[in-house]
Amino acid sequence: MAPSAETEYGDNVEVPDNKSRVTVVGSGNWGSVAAKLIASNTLKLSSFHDEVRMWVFEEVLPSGEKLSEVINQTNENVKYLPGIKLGRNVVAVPDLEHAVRDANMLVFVTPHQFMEGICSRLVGKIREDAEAISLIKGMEVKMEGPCMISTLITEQLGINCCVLMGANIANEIAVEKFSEATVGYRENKEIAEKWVRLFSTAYFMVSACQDVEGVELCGTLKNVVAIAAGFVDGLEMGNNTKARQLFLDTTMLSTFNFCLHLTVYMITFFESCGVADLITTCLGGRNRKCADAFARNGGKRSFDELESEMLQGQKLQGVSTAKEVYEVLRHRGWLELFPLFTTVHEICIGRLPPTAIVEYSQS
Ligand SMILES: NC(=O)c1ccc[n+]([C@@H]2O[C@H](COP(=O)([O-])OP(=O)(O)OC[C@H]3O[C@@H](n4cnc5c(N)ncnc54)[C@H](O)[C@@H]3O)[C@@H](O)[C@H]2O)c1
Ligand SMILES: O=P(O)(O)OC[C@H](O)CO
Repeated sequence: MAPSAETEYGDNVEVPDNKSRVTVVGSGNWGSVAAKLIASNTLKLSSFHDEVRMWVFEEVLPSGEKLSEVINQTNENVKYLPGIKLGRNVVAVPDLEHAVRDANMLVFVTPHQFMEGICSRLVGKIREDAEAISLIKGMEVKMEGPCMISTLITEQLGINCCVLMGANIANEIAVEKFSEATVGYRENKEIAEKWVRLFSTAYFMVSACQDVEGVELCGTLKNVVAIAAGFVDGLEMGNNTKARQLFLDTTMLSTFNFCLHLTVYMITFFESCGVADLITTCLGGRNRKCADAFARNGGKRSFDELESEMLQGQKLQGVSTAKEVYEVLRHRGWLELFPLFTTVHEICIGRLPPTAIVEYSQS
């Protein structure tokens, strides 16, 4: 779909367009930071168009204004990333189809529970030569088993999909504190390197790793571990217990990955998407924070309630991921092999008290 231009005779001719166009699908806390990172680079890299479109799930603010209009007027996502300028070349677009129409590089970054619906709306609406990357930490569970979000994108939209995960608390990257990230790719290293160039800045160091499943599973499962860490904090069990829990859980992560029979490499755990993300999430993430509050309230206030009170529209991924992991384990008859994951889910749904998070490992 090359753009056309009018000649002096009034004919429309196709103008070869070798520059890539980027659209960010999602505009939450991390989505907005991703748009900021990318927009700072498209201005510098001649192989990209300057403009970065960002799809906004439209909502009306308490002021009565539409979020997308306010973003375009102020250059700030006043709801999900207040106080941070995104870059003038970020354009908020509330119409999903319009947002992706011309893009050949699609960055998916929404809470994982919305992706199935978003993908079905995009079928037949994107460029055939589009490449995708998912920054989404989460999975879907189908009858046949777990389905990672990158696989959902590839299967529904028929396009290649890399992933980018890492120790990346969005608010820290927004104010340009140094961090690292990992791009997971399948075969095409050139595409992975293009994504690396698009995201890398002096304060955001990105490297590529040929292990999509490993990178994505690390990013996804650590959210369940973060819930466990939050329970331990909320119960005031101390750092020794938390460290023990984390160690136990890291081992569990590897085991879980291994058992899924995916091509997951041990080396991936030493990238930013592995142990580093596990640590940062268990120290400063939203999943940890809400699980801490849940345990302090003795499990009497639901995660939904705490999420809406504490996160102002941002979404937790760990609670639903715990449920999805539980479904996979139950389907395969592995519940007893993974007591940590099982226990986290059972605490989240109120079947067990928060104290069960340490009791299971003492028995
Ligand atoms: N925030 C972080 O620090 C961070 C860092 C790394 C990875 N991630 C991952 O990135 C993904 C997106 O996280 P985020 O922080 O950008 O989002 P978020 O938690 O800020 O979620 C809010 C977003 O969800 C959108 N939304 C609400 N209802 C919707 C609907 N029905 N359909 C579509 N969208 C809807 C909102 O408009 C908003 O853009 C998650 O998988 C998360 O785990 C987040
Ligand atoms: O705030 P959380 O718990 O969603 O975690 C954020 C990031 O995934 C940390 O890398």
